Amino acid sequence: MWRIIAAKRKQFEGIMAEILTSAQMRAVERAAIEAGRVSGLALMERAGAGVVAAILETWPALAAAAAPPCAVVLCGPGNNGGDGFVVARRLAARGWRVATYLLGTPERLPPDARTNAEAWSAAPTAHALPAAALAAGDWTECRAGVVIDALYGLGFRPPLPAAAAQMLATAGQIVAAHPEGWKRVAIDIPSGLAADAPPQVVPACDLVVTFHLEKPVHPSLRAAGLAVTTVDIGL
Ligand SMILES: NC(=O)C1=CN([C@@H]2O[C@H](COP(=O)(O)OP(=O)(O)OC[C@H]3O[C@@H](n4cnc5c(N)ncnc54)[C@H](O)[C@@H]3O)[C@@H](O)[C@H]2O)[C@H](O)CC1
Ligand SMILES: [K+]
Repeated sequence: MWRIIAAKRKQFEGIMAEILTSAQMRAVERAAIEAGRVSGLALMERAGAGVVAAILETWPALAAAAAPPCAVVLCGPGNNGGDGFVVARRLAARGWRVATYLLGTPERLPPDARTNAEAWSAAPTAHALPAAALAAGDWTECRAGVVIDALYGLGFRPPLPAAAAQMLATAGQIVAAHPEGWKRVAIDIPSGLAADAPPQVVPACDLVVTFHLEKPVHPSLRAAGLAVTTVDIGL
């Protein structure tokens, strides 16, 4: 009897912790878009909104801070970067001091990401900067904030470009200046890790926000002590 119960529990846990590979995730997104149920742009907006909600739920004090918190958003050349621009726009609309640093050029972004890069740049308080400007940025005045890793997500293939590694290292120095006030957030997957395999190295990160269902990398990140949360984007 106990063996049956144990088997059923394992089956239940397997269903509840369903994992999608990156290819399966893309197929789900593609099917929803091709069926006309949703657009890629709407999925990106929901993803960015979900990241902002996860940040505010995880660190309510950030939203209640006397001085506006800061956000340093590292945007990559694809749709992970596009999510970053959505997050930037939404945090700036809440009064945060936000700057984005794009690895690449707006012209070479995929359509949904470019739309959001342009929407962000048009925001009245936008600081839309190139990656090279990150090292010169002075964030010491800002005692609380988040560094958002929107460099690479599902589309990443190792090795991590040196320029991206440098951006992550510089962002780590911003956090180190005020370790009690600054947090590191990775959109979908910490950049430098492949979605479909256990990580070789677990990067410093305070919150990983993924979408729809976890990918193979996420259980290993949680087992290594990282906080991983999954946002429903209506797929
Ligand atoms: N509708 C959607 O697709 C949604 C996607 N979401 C987010 O999109 C990313 C996946 O975006 P994608 O453009 O496919 O890839 P990445 O942004 O992860 O990568 C960018 C780009 O970088 C290139 N690249 C990959 N590895 C390397 C490398 N080692 N060196 C240099 N360049 C590299 C490659 O060409 C990639 O295209 C997903 O994670 C979500 O964050 C939305 O969340 C939902 C809607
Ligand atoms: K990322």
